[in-house]
Order: sequence, then structure tokens, then C-alpha cells
Amino acid sequence: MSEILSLKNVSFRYGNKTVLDNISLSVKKGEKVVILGINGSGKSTLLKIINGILFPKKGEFFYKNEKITEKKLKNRDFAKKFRKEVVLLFQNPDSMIFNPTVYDEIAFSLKQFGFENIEERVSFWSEKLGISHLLNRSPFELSGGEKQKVCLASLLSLQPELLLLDEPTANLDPRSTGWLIDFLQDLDITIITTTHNLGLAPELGERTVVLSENHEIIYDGNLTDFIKNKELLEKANLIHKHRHLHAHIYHSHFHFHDEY
Ligand SMILES: Nc1ncnc2c1ncn2[C@@H]1O[C@H](COP(=O)(O)OP(=O)(O)OP(=O)(O)O)[C@@H](O)[C@H]1O
Repeated sequence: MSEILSLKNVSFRYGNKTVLDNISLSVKKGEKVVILGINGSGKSTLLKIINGILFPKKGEFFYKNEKITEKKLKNRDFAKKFRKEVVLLFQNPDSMIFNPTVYDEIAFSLKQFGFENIEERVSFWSEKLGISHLLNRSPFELSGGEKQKVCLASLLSLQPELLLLDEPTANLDPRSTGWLIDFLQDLDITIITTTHNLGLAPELGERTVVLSENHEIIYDGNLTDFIKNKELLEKANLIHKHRHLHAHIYHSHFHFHDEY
């Protein structure tokens, strides 16, 4: 498999606060990678760099062997190709919707990128995501999970090569979470998903990249092995000890932060 992207010694700061420290990562075409890390470890920032919204303060980001810089994305033709191929589902779907109807929402990016047969494409993707019945509704009135499906339909209708998902199950109930997991498994594209949910991670990909509280990669490899490594789990703060009352006696043991 050929490499689709790589980051070489990438660091990022907001002001003087470092949120990514010397990150090196290479992803092959077709891989499904899970980025695991607690709140504030830098997961969203990492996706925004890969999406060409933020740029490394140090180090380099390459997409298909091309170095991505602010200057390169000012080239309209290059930006159009890159923005069509690399798409990001934001953690908060509200920041992505702005059209009067769900139909317009999905059609908008298709028009922007010069696709033909827009009606057919909207119909195909809304059906695939189970939102055909919502096409005439205002996207602002929908539930969090419905909004997320609308955003996903408008991104996938572009037939991207790299799908970036920022905590995609945060708004979903268990049934929709299960649905999304199956749906993603059937998509034949490269997917990078962030989560802090250790219970969910194995469903989202076999390879996991773990960010520590210090914003460094502390693990990159097979998820099953990572989950068995208590020392690393503690280092990433993905398990914690807290007290429970069992039969009137307090005792403490390790827990995953959350399960689904
Ligand atoms: N625009 C910004 N300006 C200043 N600081 C920011 C900005 N965006 C994020 N941060 C800070 O950078 C750090 C990393 O944020 P980021 O959103 O990348 O983490 P995360 O791992 O995705 O967290 P979460 O799981 O809570 O979404 C956090 O401490 C956050 O407060």
C-alpha cells in the first residue's frame, strides 16, 4: 500500500502553549487509524493540520508526497483538489451547517466542486445515510445525530480519499453508534478517527496512535496490544482509579474512562 500522508516532527502551539510536540506519523492508503487521547491532548488540532486548516509551527506535513503549506493552498487548483480529497467531520456539526434545507446542505459542496447530476448524488447519499426523509427540513432543527449524518452525507458525496472524523460518536446513542461503526467499516477509503473512548476504539480501526497529556505520541501500533499494556494506558490517562462502594466496603480499582 502506498503512503497517503505523513507528518515529520510536527509541533503546534496556540500562543505559547504547545499542543502537539514532535509528532511523526505515516498513514498508508486504505488504513483505518484511531487517534486516542484524553481531552486536550491535541487530537482535533492534529486533524486540523491534516485537513490543511492549521499549519505546523515546526516540522512538515505531506499529502501524497506534496508538502502542504499555507502558500500551496492559496493556489486555487491545488486547493480545490486537496479540499475535495481530504474532508473533516468536525466534532460539533453545528459549525458545519449553514443552508436552509438538508438538500441544499448536501448539494452545496457538490456545486462548489463542479459535480454534475447533483440531484442524483444528493438522493444517493441521503439514502445511504438514512436521511432521505429529512431532505426538505431545515438542518438547524435536527437532532445532533441527524445533523452529523447530514454533514457526513455532504462530505462523502464529494467521494473523498481521506476522511477525518473528530469524535464522531459524541452525539450518537448506542444504536446510531453501532450503525456508524458498520457504515465506516464498509467505506473503502482512508479514515482517521479521534476518540477518547477506549471501549469504542477497537471498532474504529486496528491501528491506534496514542497522544499523551504532554502532546507526544506514546504508542503507534496494534490496538489490542495497547489495551493490554496497563503502564501505557495509565501514562495516557485512559484508565483511572476510583473508589466504589461494594457491599458497604469501599475499594478501588482501575476503570476505563468510558465504554459504550
Ligand atoms: N483556538 C484555540 N486557541 C487556543 N487554545 C486552543 C485552541 N484550540 C484548542 N486549544 C487548546 O489546545 C489544546 C488541545 O486542543 P484539542 O482540541 O486539539 O484537543 P483534543 O484532544 O481534541 O481535546 P477534546 O478531546 O477535548 O476535543 C487544549 O488545551 C485546548 O484548550
